[in-house]
Amino acid sequence: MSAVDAMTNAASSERGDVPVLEAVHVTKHFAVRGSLFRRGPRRVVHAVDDVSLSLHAGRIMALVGESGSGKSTFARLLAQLYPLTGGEVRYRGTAVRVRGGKALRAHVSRVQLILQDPFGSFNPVATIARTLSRAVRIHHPAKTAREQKAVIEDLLAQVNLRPARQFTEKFPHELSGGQLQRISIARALAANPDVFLADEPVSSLDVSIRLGVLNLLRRLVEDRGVALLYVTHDIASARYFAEDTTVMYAGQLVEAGPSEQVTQNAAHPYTQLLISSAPDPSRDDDAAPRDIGQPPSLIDPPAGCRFHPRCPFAMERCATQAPPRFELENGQWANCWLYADDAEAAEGRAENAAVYRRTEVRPAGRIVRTGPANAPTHTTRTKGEQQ
Ligand SMILES: Nc1ncnc2c1ncn2[C@@H]1O[C@H](COP(=O)(O)OP(=O)(O)OP(=O)(O)O)[C@@H](O)[C@H]1O
Repeated sequence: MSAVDAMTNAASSERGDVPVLEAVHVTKHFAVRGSLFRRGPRRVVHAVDDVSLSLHAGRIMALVGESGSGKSTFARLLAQLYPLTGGEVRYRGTAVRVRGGKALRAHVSRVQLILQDPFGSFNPVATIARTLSRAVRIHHPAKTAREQKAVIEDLLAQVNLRPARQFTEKFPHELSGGQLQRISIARALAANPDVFLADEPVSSLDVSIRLGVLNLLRRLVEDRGVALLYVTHDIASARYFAEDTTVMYAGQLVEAGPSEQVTQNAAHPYTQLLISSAPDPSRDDDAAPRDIGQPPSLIDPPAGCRFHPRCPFAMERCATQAPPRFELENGQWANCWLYADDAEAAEGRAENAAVYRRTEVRPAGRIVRTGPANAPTHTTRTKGEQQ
């Protein structure tokens, strides 16, 4: 058993439960189009590299990162929509190997994906009743037509769309984005899943209705005990919505821990950058957007720490050696050489603490600066292995 597996298992047994869904060293490389006929080595996009993460019943885990960091690909790997290049997905401790047919149907009914754009995930010429009946027929084939109708009414009630008849005969374009996202959640509920993978579930919605949809998801997690992966680029929403937050950069995880800890005392310079660049209407300098640099090419990612070309605190080793996982306080960890136990790293940490202004992350992306950081305390042990 690797050190990461040992830590994951230790965390689970501390909580006294086996994860409902687990990624263990999951990797996905996409072949670059045309590279089949090129001379030289086959080129691939390193969309997800060696990612391990656990989802637990009744808990929300946020997966945060910039566009292109691999979040959606990772969610789809958990849903088994793509074959893995490496690693394993486990459902209640057992490896899932799905190649279509019955096994895929079983996995899909346990693990439901909710997508960002509800309009894109509905047949525009089918009424809501028709779309929902299809889902109900698949997952409740033994029920009579009358029973299936009752299931549809119950599903709509669960997502607060009452009375059902106001919605069932409508077409997708006749509903608002928020109503349609609720219906896509109802459709996912038809399968009676254990896990929701919500990929940016509110980012295409009006700011005013986002909170309602997030509250609905939270209630479903609490009432039904499902595990939820909340994929988002909005780190501010992670603090209020998710118990735990994991940060992804260029296909790899860089930091994780309780959301309060990760958002209020970010350890990795990338997480700090995400927080500093979150929109803040009260900040004067928001008028002139800062240049925060670009994520690297995932075809040829940087050696060492993938963030080092953008990192103001990069040391020499960051360009050549991938940082291991360093355990910090309160369940937080970071893959960053700043937390190594040596004089150069201590100097880097002191500089980071002086430069990085501690932030108060507020809902709806509001960030309030509250003064210099207390750099996260580091422990001298390196747990886990290189990512
Ligand atoms: N089917 C595919 N074939 C080739 N490359 C892909 C494929 N899907 C994703 N990628 C690449 O994988 C990388 C990660 O993409 P992904 O969509 O997972 O990131 P993301 O963090 O979800 O971004 P966004 O928030 O914009 O959706 C990107 O470089 C993307 O171009």
